Amino acid sequence: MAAHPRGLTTAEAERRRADDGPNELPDAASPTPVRLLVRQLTHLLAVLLWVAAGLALLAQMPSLAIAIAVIVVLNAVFAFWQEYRADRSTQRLRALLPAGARVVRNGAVCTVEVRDLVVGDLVLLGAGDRVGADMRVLTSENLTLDESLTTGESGAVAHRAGDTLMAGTFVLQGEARAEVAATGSHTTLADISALSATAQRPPSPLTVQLHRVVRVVAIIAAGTGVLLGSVSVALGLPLTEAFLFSVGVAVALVPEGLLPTVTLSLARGAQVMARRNALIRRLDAVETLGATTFICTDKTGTLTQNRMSVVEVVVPGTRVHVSGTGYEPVATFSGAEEPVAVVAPIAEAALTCVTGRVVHRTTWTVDGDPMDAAIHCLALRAGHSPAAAAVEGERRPFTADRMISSCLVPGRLYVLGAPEHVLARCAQVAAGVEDDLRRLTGQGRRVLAVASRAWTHGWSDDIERDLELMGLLALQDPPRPDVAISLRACRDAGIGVAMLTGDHPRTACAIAHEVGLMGPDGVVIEGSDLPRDDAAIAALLDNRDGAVVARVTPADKLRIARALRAGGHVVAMTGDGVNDAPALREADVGVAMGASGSDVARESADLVLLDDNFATMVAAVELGRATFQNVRRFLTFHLTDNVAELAPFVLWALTAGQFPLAIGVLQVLALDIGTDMLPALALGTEPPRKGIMRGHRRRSVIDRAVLAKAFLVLGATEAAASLGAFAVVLVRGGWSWGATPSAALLAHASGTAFATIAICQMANAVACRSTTRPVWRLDPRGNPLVLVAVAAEAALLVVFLGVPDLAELLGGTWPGTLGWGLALGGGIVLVLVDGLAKWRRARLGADATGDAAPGPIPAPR
Ligand SMILES: Nc1ncnc2c1ncn2[C@@H]1O[C@H](COP(=O)(O)OP(=O)(O)OP(=O)(O)O)[C@@H](O)[C@H]1O
Repeated sequence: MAAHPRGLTTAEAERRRADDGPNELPDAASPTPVRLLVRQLTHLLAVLLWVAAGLALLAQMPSLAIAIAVIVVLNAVFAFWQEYRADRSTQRLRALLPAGARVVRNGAVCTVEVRDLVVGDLVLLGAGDRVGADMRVLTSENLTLDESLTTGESGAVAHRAGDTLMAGTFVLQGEARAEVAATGSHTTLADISALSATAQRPPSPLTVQLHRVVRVVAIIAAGTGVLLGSVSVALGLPLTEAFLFSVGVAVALVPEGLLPTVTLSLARGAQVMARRNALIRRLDAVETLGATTFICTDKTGTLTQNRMSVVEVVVPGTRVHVSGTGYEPVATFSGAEEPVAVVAPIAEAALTCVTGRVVHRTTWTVDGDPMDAAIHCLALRAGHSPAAAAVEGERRPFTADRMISSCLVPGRLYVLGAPEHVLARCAQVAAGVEDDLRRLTGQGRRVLAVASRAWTHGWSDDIERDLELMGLLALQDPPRPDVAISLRACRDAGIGVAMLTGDHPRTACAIAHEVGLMGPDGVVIEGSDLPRDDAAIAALLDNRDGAVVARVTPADKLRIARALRAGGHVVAMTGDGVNDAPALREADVGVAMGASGSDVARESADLVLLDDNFATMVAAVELGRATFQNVRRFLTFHLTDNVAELAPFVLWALTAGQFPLAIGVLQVLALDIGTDMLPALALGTEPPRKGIMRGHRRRSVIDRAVLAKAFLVLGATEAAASLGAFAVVLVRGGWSWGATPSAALLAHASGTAFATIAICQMANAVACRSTTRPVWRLDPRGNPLVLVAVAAEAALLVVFLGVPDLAELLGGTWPGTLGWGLALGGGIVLVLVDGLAKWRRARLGADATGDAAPGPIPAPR
């Protein structure tokens, strides 16, 4: 059944959609919530704890066994909840990705969501489009597809009328009309993805890094556990208890909650970004974005508004200025005696070569490319009838390698394109054209040349020569107003920016100056003149005064991304075209345009800018930095605790039991669950700082600064404070070195040590809010969640120590006045030590993370 040229009616399409369901792939086998929860209950560490609980049961200690089991379950539920939420929010973000298909319905072209395609729909395909369902080609022009996603074969595959296109492939070149043959689970893609559902994505660099950290800590913890277990056996502890002891120590020391907390924090970052029109497609790109040190951006639409209009027409010897707002049909032509007579033929000629059209005049709504619409608008202003049917002619669409588009109408060939490429195909060029070209490009105009020749035969490869130049069209595209501020922010942040554009070098240079991308000593180079050597490319572009690469090809972009990365940069690169996909994948963060980009680019990107705006990308970098800092904040917080928890065991082992064990395994677990989790989450919501874009950024989440602060400064202080408080209570109770304290005295002192660590962690939670400001200079309203978390911690502490049965089970009783005084003193000491460390670092100028006064980042307009 051949498709009707008017397409389906809306009613018919709706009926078919109701019958067949939406055009969606059956849900990929993402793990069910139950599966996720089971995974959290059965990972290695959890299994170790289960074994410990089992041993406790065998050793006739049922309350201990239950306590351990409760802790494992609590921990697992918590981790599951975080992972589940992160997963859900990523799914929601994915649903925001624009996915439209151009179809003919009721005789008119319209864009529908891909999920609304139905069998029998008449679809229009162009370069860069994703094929949204299996479809049969009705008519095609130069149609080639990238089928690598479905067949695994790279390279372009040509298709013609009668062929079937598979859902999931991309149009590389050419145009086609096709009829949908199968949708949703009936497509070939559905079979393939059912096969590949088990194949998992490789883990991201951040995940790898964090897993390494957790593994190293786990190995240290296990080692310590074994060592302490052996020591306790040597000291005469029964074997089961010793084993329990070592497993407990090992598990207590491992930061189990770390990975899910990081994931959730990244998901939060991604959500905030989505609200600012920046859509993240891979969670860890949030972190990478924050680490960006070089941005390669294109020009049209990103730095400029993509609202093009023809402002001057030059026909050899005559210049006509065009003024008028938007796509309004009324315009003033000036500069020639009969300007309309000058403009009309060249506008009509150019119009034959392009397909985009003005849809709505006052809102700048276009169907297709805004540049095409500008030409359409010019023709309308020069008298072209809005109702005129499309010219019957054979078109050769624009490609980046030829830089021209052409159209053969009966008796005549028209060519439109980049001036140097059109002029090179002209038989002769009138004097003065080059001067006009120089003048117009110098003003930042995009210039197109229009030429033609008489031709009565059909197409052959070499007919676009011996042309006669009709004239030049100069297009204006105003810069986006908020770009200048964002570029300044990049400069402050030490982020390099280069403009990579297909436009003329002088046009690009003028715009770069206008938006403030380039200073007086900036570099301008054409893609074909780039040095051969990668290191030389990186050195050339890494220019403080900005860089412009004009007449750039997708292959140049790929080389630039590679060269900058080899030069040590973390590169964000924008791309919108069909051939930009490799460069987007090569860059650390590929950025595609949501409004104007092609489907191919979007599917290869890590970040999609829904509003195509450069300022949005810079805002995303700021948010990335903020998220990164928050991850570091709660890492510092988490690791500090571990030192304080480990120290009593080490001291006990080193003194061969002469110094009693200050806290027990269950207390450690209670601290981990009770005190660590909530503040860590709250720290993940710390709002970004005003100065966050100032200064360079470190590249690793865990580095020496984090480790030194957590282990040597805060951790050591906390350990000393709790052990000190423990010793004071013991000594005041009559204990002397080497003696065994009474059970009541030990429980009392242990309760004090426990309270000291918990209170120190409360102070630590507040201290970790900033890397530069001491606690007393932080605005408590800056992050109320931290206060809530601290209050919750305090309440839990009172429960742990105040409920007699629980206190007895954990091994520490209510501290009393002296104990509480010592615990509070510990918290104050931690705040002072933290303040001193920050003051010292500020004096040494070691940290330039810009962690200054809190304040929101201005959202791009
Ligand atoms: N449809 C077309 N027909 C003819 N010539 C075109 C067409 N589109 C673009 N050109 C010419 O090719 C040049 C490069 O255009 P292209 O679209 O590749 O640039 P780009 O890389 O998208 O630019 P930008 O960085 O500004 O987004 C333009 O300056 C113009 O002279």
